[in-house]
This record gives sequence, structure tokens and C-alpha cells, in this order.
Amino acid sequence: MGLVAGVDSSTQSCKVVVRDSETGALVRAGRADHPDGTEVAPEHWWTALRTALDDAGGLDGVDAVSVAGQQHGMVCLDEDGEVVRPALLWNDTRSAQAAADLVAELGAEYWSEAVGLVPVASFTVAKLRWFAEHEPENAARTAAVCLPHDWLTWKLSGSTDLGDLVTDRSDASGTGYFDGRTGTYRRDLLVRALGHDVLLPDVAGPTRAVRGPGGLLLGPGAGDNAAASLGLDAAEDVVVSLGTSGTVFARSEQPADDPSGLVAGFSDATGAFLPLVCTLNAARVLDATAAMLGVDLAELSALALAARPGAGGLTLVPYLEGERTPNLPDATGAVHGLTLANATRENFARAAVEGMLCGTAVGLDALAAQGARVTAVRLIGGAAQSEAVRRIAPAVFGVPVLLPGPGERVADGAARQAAWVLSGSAAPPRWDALFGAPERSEAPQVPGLRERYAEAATRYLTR
Ligand SMILES: Nc1ncnc2c1ncn2[C@@H]1O[C@H](COP(=O)(O)OP(=O)(O)O)[C@@H](O)[C@H]1O
Ligand SMILES: O=C(CO)[C@@H](O)[C@H](O)COP(=O)(O)O
Repeated sequence: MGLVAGVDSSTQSCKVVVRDSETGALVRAGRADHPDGTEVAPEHWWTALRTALDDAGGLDGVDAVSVAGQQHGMVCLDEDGEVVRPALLWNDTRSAQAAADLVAELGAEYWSEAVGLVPVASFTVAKLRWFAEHEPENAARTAAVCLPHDWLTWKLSGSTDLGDLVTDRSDASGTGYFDGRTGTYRRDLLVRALGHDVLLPDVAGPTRAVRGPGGLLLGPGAGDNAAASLGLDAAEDVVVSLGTSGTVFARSEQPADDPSGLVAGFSDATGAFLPLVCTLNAARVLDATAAMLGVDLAELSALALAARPGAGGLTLVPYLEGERTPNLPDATGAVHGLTLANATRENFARAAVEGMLCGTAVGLDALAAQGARVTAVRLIGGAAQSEAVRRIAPAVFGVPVLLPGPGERVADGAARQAAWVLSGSAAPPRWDALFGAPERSEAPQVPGLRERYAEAATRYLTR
């Protein structure tokens, strides 16, 4: 039996799965936490990856590994390959003005046409502009820029040569200086942001292998959402992931083109595209609500399910970390409609779940406007472990929700890529062991809930 490993180096933690390369059966797994914060020294990811690998029993017997990771993070290296400053993560909003400036300089239509997205604080190109403006000396000594998953793959390879940095189309397409339609970097946009040209990772096709230590094969890896799409074998079904970010995406043969900036025209990990909408506020809204109510996540779920649909008219706008979709980096959360009659812990818990889901549902509408068929939603990510989220999601989204069962879909997708690389086949392995029939959650849509949420959320836009 050959073994492959998949890594998900996500915002909050690192997860590793080891699977049978032919059947996809799970053999062992491990995880380790990442430090909190929106600025993180990459060395912490490397430490967490090695801890998670140890937790998973190491790489003994493993033939190939692929790393998937949180997208957009700015990792800057000097000419010796040393990290220049801690990485700015996708959810760091200090680059909001830089993003606005880049859009003002060229126009939203230009960006959408050139690289499939309109800059917001999250994208690497905006972080590089912030870097050049606020830390010019550090920026000047930056010789290479890469993304979290590229850097971890390079660390695993054992190389210290910048020329060995490799990325893939899916993660490159989230930088803001890569054109997914032609598969080429837009170095003019990189230079516009950073002020000078640097070495960028080679963009490998989905099955190109890098030889690591001891003959271990390293796949090109992927952005975490593209890896989840591969780990679900999602075809063109709409996926909602509720981790730190709330993401809504669907594989497509056509690139997205949305000058409004709501839908980012990313690439996927198979050679197609992955139009995607991302919010800054998902699982952590529930973490914060549980802490505020003095309960754990299971109790929060029970409280939310004890309230009536609509939370008695209470609406939570969940912009606790600012927001990316809509683009309101300085927004804060708000509670609307509080009365003596509805001021209960149960209603508050329910309003948090409904508010987080309503915020994510904005992405469903935006994706549908780009042509996605939203007839059901596959739900993944840490917050999908909440029974309340699983049961309330169809009542907010207005379509059935499909639950793929326990598992780490991003790490699974990375493992599937590793098996694909190992097999040398034209298509990824079938892996029927992974793709059992999903559980189905259905509920009648709560009348007026989305409208009430939209009205509350719109107050930010009209202020
Ligand atoms: N049963 C649960 N109910 C609600 N949230 C949960 C539950 N289990 C885990 N989470 C949350 O999921 C998040 C981690 O999910 P994950 O998808 O790994 O995030 P990320 O990919 O951003 O690192 C944490 O905020 C955690 O509190
Ligand atoms: O910024 C995006 C996608 O554009 C996020 O989806 C990040 O990729 C982080 O994902 P999680 O760690 O929250 O799963």
C-alpha cells in the first residue's frame, strides 16, 4: 500500500492527513495550532507543520506530500532566503487604503480584466503596496515574494535556493499579479505595488512534482479553497466553508469577471477556475458569542436551537473583524432590533448563527449573479461541526445543505493532489472511500430574515 500526505496550513492551525494513495482510505492524522493574530512569523507555520506531522506518525512510508494553505499571505524573503518581516495574513486589513489607491490608479474594470479580481486589503498586491509605503527599507531588500503554501513546500524540499520556489495556479491567482486565463504573472502590477521586480515562484501545473529529501515527491500544493474543491470532488456544486473566513465558491470552466469586486476570479487546482466570495467573519463570530455568553460551542449550539427562527427579531451584523465582502475594512459588528421581549441568551445565540450565515449568503447571491447554479450547498469548515449551523443553514440559504461528514477537506484535497502526482495519471484518483453520500439538511427558509439582515447591514453603506 502506497501512502500520501496532505497538509492544510490554515489560519488557525495546521492539519495533516495520511491516506492510502489508491483508495483514499484514512490511515492517520495530526494537527497543531498556529499563533493568533493577523501578522505571523512563517517559522511558526513550519514548527506547527512538523508538530502536526509528528502527531500524524511522521512521514514513514509516505511517497508524496502536497501542502495547501491559507491564501494571499505576504511572505517576503531576502536574497539569502531569510524572511524579511512577519507575514501579513489575508485577514489583516492595514492594507485597505493601499488597495483603494491601486483601484483608483487603474480602475476596477482594468483590474478585473487583467487579473480577475479588484484589489481589497486581503490580496497580496495590496499588502505589497502597504509594505513599500510603510517599510521601504524592508521592501527594498526583498528579493522574492511567495505565499504561505509555497514557502512551506520550499521548506519541506530542504532547498534554500530562491530559484526552487514553486507555487500553483490556484494560489497564484489570489495574488493580484497573476492572470489565470493566460497562466502568466503580471510583473507590471507587482512593480506598481512593490516598486521593484522580485523573484516569484514558478507556477507549476497540477501534477508537476518536486523531488524532496529521501526521494519524497512534493506536489505543487494549492490555495486552501481550491484544495477543498479537490477534496470534495465538488465538480460545479457550490461549496460554503465556515472557518476563520466564510467562503463561497464553485468550480467553473469559465473565469469570473466581476468588476464590482464581490466575486474573485481565482483559478482551481485542476486547470479550471474557482470564482469565490470571501467574508472576514465566520467561525470566530460564534467563538466570540460563546465567550460572551459564558458557554462552550456545544452549549451555544443548544441555545441557538432553543430560540425560534428569526431570533425574535434580533439581528446581528457580524463585522467583528471589519469586512471584506462587502468591502468595509473599518466596520464593526452591530446588534439591531433589541427589545425587552427578545433580550434572551437563546435569541442572542440564534442571532449570531443567523447573522454569520446571512453574511455568507451574500456570497451565494453574488456567485449566482456570475452564473453559478445554487440548488444546494456543500458545507465544510470548523463551524460546520456546530449542529445549530448545520440545521439553520438551509433556513437562511433557502436551499438544502449537504454535509460531507467528518474530515479535513482541505488536507484531503492536498492528499488527493499528492496521489495524482504520484500516479502520473491524466486525472486525479477516484477515491470512492472519501466521497460517500453526504448527509442532507433541509429546513423551510425563514420569511423576511435575509431582508431584515440586508436592511441592518446596509446602514453601514448609507452612513
Ligand atoms: N462545534 C463547533 N461549533 C462551532 N464552531 C466550531 C466548532 N468546532 C470548531 N469550531 C470553530 O472552527 C474554527 C476552526 O475551523 P477551521 O476551518 O479549521 O478554521 P481555519 O481554516 O480558518 O483555520 C474555530 O474558530 C473553531 O472554534
Ligand atoms: O482569503 C481567503 C480566500 O480568498 C481565505 O479563505 C483564506 O484562504 C483563509 O482561509 P481559512 O483559513 O479561513 O479557511
